[in-house]
Amino acid sequence: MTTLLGAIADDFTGATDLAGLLARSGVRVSLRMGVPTTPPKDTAAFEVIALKSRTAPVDQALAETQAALDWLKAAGAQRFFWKYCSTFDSTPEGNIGPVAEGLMQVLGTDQTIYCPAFPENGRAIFMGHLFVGRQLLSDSPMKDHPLTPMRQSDLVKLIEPQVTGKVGLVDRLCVAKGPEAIRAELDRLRSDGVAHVVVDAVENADLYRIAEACRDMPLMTGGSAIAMPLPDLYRADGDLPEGAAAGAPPVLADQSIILSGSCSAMTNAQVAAYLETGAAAYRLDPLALTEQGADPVLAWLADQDLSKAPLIYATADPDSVKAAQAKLGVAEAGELVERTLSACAVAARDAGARRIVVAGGETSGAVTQALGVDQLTIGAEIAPGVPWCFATSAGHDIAITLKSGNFGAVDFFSGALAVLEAS
Ligand SMILES: Nc1ncnc2c1ncn2[C@@H]1O[C@H](COP(=O)(O)OP(=O)(O)OP(=O)(O)O)[C@@H](O)[C@H]1O
Ligand SMILES: O=C(O)[C@@H](O)C(=O)CO
Repeated sequence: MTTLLGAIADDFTGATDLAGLLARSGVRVSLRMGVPTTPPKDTAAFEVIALKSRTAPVDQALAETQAALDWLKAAGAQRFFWKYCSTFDSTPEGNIGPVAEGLMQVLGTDQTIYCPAFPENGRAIFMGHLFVGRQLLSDSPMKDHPLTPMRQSDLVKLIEPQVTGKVGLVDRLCVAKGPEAIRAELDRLRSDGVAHVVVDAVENADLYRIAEACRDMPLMTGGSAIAMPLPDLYRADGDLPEGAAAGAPPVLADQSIILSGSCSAMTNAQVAAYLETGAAAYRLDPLALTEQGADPVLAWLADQDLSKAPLIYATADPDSVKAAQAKLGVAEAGELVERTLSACAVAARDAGARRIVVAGGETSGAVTQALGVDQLTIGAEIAPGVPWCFATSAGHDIAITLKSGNFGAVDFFSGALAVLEAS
């Protein structure tokens, strides 16, 4: 099927977030992990390519995005979406602005919008300032992010050093007036030479107004939520082809495994809640892993009843993480945990696990790679921005969900498995 919308995401969990929100409308959404090495075949109307470019050097991010764009164009896409984090994770060099500007240049367009708002997850933009819940971005825990500390909340000021073109704002007062007013303001800004436009949004109704005004732009950029209304808008325009609907999910055995490598506050709470259910669980200690390797956890896993969804986790509080990092180095501690969780994923699959829950963006990248998963079809949403996905791994149909560190409710792990039961 010819692709209507070609989307590129700067990390894996962000890509499933976007794919899940597009799939809410009932359309089939296909997600590729990395730029496919073969030409487009059996494509969906909505194609998402997941990159790992959020903190890559700018040149590398640009080259990977260009390759993704070429593939999506070959799939027939004429409208494109650049997905980044709802907390605008970036450095003064990029990569949000340079990639957006690079895409605009190749697509020959002189204006795009920036809207990372995701009201259902507490991300709102007002007068150009990004809020996380009731806090400004720069007062939120994102101020201490190890790779992309966010110390500025004004999106115009964040974008300016990242791009060469002029940056402007369509504020909430205008957005509240509706799509016509938004279009008129974008046109006025365009006549002033403004190429990069931050658009305020504090609730879902704002997102619908903005998407309606901007749905025909060659390039839109944002978090996942601003793309959510697009399938229904295309449907109303008569652009959605026959057969664009999602198929029935595969029926899978209930053997499950939960793997958590995220150390965010929310994942810590989710692990604690799952432990309280009395489920079997194994805690990975990075220091013990350097001495004993993965054999002890693999031996433990081999004894588990996978129909009871055991949990293997490295999730730890900030002090324990810092202690491990001080002894092993940040990168080495992370890689050790990722390698071990990946080995557990493969062993669990080989032992019959067909439902795999993964927490953490980097962890998700490592686990999907180890499972040889390169294409996913999107299924039911567990929590805003976290869908179940279906794929094949070593010839087996599997369901896998990739949870962003900060997403999901406290009972996410039990809830995820319950959603699959119900679908
Ligand atoms: N106990 C630990 N000590 C040190 N490093 C750890 C520990 N547990 C996990 N890690 C590493 O911390 C990193 C966590 O990153 P990951 O992206 O998976 O989670 P996250 O940052 O919470 O998720 P997201 O990117 O979706 O917000 C991984 O590299 C993981 O291997
Ligand atoms: O937009 C978000 O917050 C998430 O999809 C994400 O990008 C997590 O890394």
